[in-house]
Amino acid sequence: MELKSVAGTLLEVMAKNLGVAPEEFSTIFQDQTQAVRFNYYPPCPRADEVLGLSPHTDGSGLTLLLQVNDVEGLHIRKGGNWFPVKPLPGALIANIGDIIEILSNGVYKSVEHRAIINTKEERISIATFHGPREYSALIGPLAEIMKGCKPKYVSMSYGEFMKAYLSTKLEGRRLMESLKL
Ligand SMILES: O=C(O)CCC(=O)C(=O)O
Ligand SMILES: [Fe+2]
Repeated sequence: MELKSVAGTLLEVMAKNLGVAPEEFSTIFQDQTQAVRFNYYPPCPRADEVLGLSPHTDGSGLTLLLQVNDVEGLHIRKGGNWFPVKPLPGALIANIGDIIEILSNGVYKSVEHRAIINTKEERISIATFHGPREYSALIGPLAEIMKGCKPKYVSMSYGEFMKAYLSTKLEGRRLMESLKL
């Protein structure tokens, strides 16, 4: 419940930043769906030969992630390089998801990330994924953001997007690239 309200506030701020009426986002995200994933990564002596979670972007609007114990493992990709995200006790990481990238016509980018394994220590993370309330919600670049520019992504219902997301292997930005016009 509290995470929902944190996500709601962040979405409001993003709407403001994008110069769209807060209602544009709130009609899509009010009473958002919220999914939770608990990730457990056991230690592995040959950690360099395995991956915890393959490179991917989240199919959410916004993801809030807690690195539960202080073991490093989350990497984000920027300009072709991977950067570790150090755990800060009690801090939430806010990751932009694919839905916001599409709605913002690419102004906000969904971040590609992966999780690696530690040789000696287990690692635990909890992710909450905040998405539109209705599967029928139309997900496409918002007219107010494009201001006469061309849409960069196809529009589809949230349900259609999730079907495509769940049937695509976790493979970096592959799905998002396929949705570009
Ligand atoms: O374990 C992590 O830090 C990343 C988890 C993640 O990306 C996910 O659950 O989608
Ligand atoms: Fe993720």
